[in-house]
Amino acid sequence: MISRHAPDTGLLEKAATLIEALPYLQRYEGQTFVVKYGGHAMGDTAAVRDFAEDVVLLKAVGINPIVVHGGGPQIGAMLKQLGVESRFVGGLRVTDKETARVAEMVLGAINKEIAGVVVQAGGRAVGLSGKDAGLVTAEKIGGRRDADLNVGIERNVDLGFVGEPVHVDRSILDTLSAAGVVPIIAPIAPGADGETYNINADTMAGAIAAAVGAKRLFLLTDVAGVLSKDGALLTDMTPEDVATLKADGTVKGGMIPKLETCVHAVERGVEAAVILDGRVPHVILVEMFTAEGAGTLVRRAA
Ligand SMILES: Nc1ncnc2c1ncn2[C@@H]1O[C@H](COP(=O)(O)OP(=O)(O)O)[C@@H](O)[C@H]1O
Ligand SMILES: CC(=O)N[C@@H](CCC(=O)OP(=O)(O)O)C(=O)O
Repeated sequence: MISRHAPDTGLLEKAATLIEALPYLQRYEGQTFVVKYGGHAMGDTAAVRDFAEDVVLLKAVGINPIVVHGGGPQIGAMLKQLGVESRFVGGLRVTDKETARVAEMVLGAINKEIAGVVVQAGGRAVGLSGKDAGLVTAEKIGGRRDADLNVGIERNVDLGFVGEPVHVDRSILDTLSAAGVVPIIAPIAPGADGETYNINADTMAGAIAAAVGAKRLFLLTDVAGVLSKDGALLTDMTPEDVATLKADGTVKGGMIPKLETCVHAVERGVEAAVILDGRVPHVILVEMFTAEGAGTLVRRAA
């Protein structure tokens, strides 16, 4: 005879968590989510595995995740090892030929590592850069104003081989997603001039998200989200709020291209872009499947 006992409260809580996720699972089924995994968010092996598990879970519940990764700190470390000097202007790495070569090499290694960990977590993944299957064509971006703090003057800096995506051919992404494969994309792309361009990974993710009509763009970094001047987390922002925070100097450095990407993405049809703390285990699931969410969400004013 089989006897049934009332399940303990721990099990009931697990069931409640799943039920809380149900409306989100229904709402997002069949949608595409672009997840940008920043170099600062890639912690130890366990953190990368947690991230990969989230990606595999998204795919398992009928969502199509596309991963775009960074690797800024890792590129910086390799350049240092090679004795190549590097600097950032407005959150973008000034990139000469040698730097572009090193960036492509380091990002290529990270690309394969992420694809491998997703496969280990039970998913199927293929690593690409903008060069594969004509995925992304880039164009050199214009110079940037650089404030020389020592002498208090601004000058226009040529960033070298730093590009921005001008064309995305989504067909390879559609083919992979339909075949149950998660695309993992490195932010490198060729120009029509045949040169190799280094692209800020946030910018790359935003362009991909807009091209595929993603429902959500997640940008995983190493802060809780956008912080106000007194360190409080700003949970909801509109493009107008972003303009204000840029103008008054609240957002600086790498947060500038990140927020510009969010604004571009929501203006080009992405429903919402969210800046998340990639150091928090399973932060993607917390954001997507709980009523509270996490991080800073950017969307157009209602
Ligand atoms: N207002 C702000 N709120 C949060 N972070 C900010 C802000 N202004 C500047 N930052 C900086 O932006 C960084 C995130 O950008 P970045 O270093 O490029 O991250 P990633 O490598 O993940 O793309 C944070 O670590 C923080 O130092
Ligand atoms: C032009 C430019 O700045 N390219 C970036 C590409 C990698 C990147 O963006 O990585 P994170 O997301 O980890 O910062 C770089 O060279 O660092």
